[in-house]
Order: sequence, then C-alpha cells, then structure tokens
Amino acid sequence: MSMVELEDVSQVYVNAKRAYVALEQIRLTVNPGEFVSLIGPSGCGKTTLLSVVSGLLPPTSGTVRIAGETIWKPTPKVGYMLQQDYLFPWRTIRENALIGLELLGRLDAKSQEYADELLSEMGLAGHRDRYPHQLSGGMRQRVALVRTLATEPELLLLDEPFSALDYQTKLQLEDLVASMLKARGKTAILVTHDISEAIAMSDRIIVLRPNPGRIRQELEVPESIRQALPLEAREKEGFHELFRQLWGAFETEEGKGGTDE
Ligand SMILES: Nc1ncnc2c1ncn2[C@@H]1O[C@H](COP(=O)(O)OP(=O)(O)OP(=O)(O)O)[C@@H](O)[C@H]1O
Repeated sequence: MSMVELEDVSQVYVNAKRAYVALEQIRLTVNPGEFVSLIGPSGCGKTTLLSVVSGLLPPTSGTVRIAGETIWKPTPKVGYMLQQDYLFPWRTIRENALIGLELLGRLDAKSQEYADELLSEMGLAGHRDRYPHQLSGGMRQRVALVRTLATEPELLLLDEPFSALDYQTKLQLEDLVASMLKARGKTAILVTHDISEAIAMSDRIIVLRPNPGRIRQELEVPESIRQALPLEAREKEGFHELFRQLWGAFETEEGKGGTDE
C-alpha cells in the first residue's frame, strides 16, 4: 500500500481580483520508507502541496489518501516540520518535545521514555531542562524534529527545515535527520530550494512548475547516492550530472517567467 496517494488534486485560490490555479491535476504516489523532495521555482505550489497532504488544506478537487485512508483534516499519521521551530519560550526543551503527545492525549511513561530516547539521539540529553533561547538555531531545529517524531507519525512533511541555518549546521542536520528517518523506516516529503540538498537526501525528486502548478519532471536518484548520508552523497559519481539536469529544469521555468499559459 502506498503511504501517500494524490489523485487529480487541484487547488485554486480565489480572491476579489483573480482565481489562481496553484495545483492542477496532481497525481503523485509516495511509497512507505521513501524520501521524496519537491523542488521548483518560487510560487510553483510546493507549500500548497504539503498543506494538502497534511490535511490542513482540503483540496479544491481530487483525493488525498494517507496509508490508504482518504483524509479531510489533519491526522496524527502525519508530522509537519517547518523552517521556523515554533518552540514555546516558556517551556523547557523536554516540555517542548512532549507537547505533541500532550495535545494528542498520549502522554504516558512509555511515550515520555521514547521522547527522551529521541532527545538523546539528537545530542540534546544534557539540554533537556534548558529553555529555547539558551540553544542555537540548529539545536532548536533538532528539538522541533524530536517533537515531531515523538508522536510517531508515519509520514513526515518537511517544509524547508534547514533553510534558516548556517551552511555547516545545515549539512550536519541533514545527516542527522536522514539517518534518524532511515533507521525508523519513515516516509518523508521535503520542500527545498536547495537542489543539492534535494539530491543528497532523496530517493526521488519531483520538479514542479508554476501557473498552473503541475509536475514537470520526476527523477530517481541513483542508488550509489541514495546509499550515502547527505554529506558524503555530494561526493558520489552522478551527483553533479543530476544537479545540472535539475538546474536546467529550473532555468527553463525561470526563463519562461512562469507565465507561459
Ligand atoms: N492563501 C492564498 N491565497 C491566494 N493565493 C495563494 C495563497 N497561498 C498561496 N497562494 C499563491 O499560490 C501560489 C503557490 O504558492 P506556494 O506558497 O504553494 O508556492 P511555493 O512553491 O511554496 O513558493 P515558495 O517557493 O516561494 O515558498 C503562489 O502564486 C502564491 O502566491
């Protein structure tokens, strides 16, 4: 069974001046354990697509199925991680990590133990009683990831979670996130503007194009790159070739100014 199935999903935003087709007839399947990245020029509908998959935004038309079940609203099967960590400043790191469990009414000894395990794996065990302002941006994003994973979602939606970090922190966190997700067999969809990040982290890359938002191209990442963790993946044969190919797809769209129809 697929983890994600989008069947002819369209999303039209209507305001007083115009109707804008942010997604048009999107068909997409993501398999369990697969890591898929969505890339494409600004405004091509990446965030809209994630919002639809999360259940936060019911599509104008079409069907969204998560693990075989049609969804109309957010489900605990899906965890969402954003560019900003949105930690509560008045709660400790551990209390922040537990908030998803609290909201779902699933806070018990076992779930707390699991959250503590995740904090340790993320190198945060010694920081459990500190507050968010005492941590670096990279550490805060790690807390956000623990908070997301603590509720054991089957699917993770990652909306540019590394883009506000400095380059070195971003590379370290990519490795940490990739290995944690792989070890737990999680399925993930990543939105990014960074082509090399998409190649280094993914099994498959989907390039969207704007106006109307459609899938322009789908590319499988070669096995040798997929086997490696993101930092090492950047050194693998075929990486630069794939980068050039994806860069070309971007250029074509930007050249058209995204308004060719
Ligand atoms: N609530 C809304 N009302 C009207 N138009 C919207 C709304 N949300 C998004 N849009 C429009 O839909 C299009 C797709 O937006 P979306 O944020 O999904 O794109 P994106 O690919 O994630 O962009 P970026 O890379 O800049 O984050 C854009 O043209 C945007 O202006």
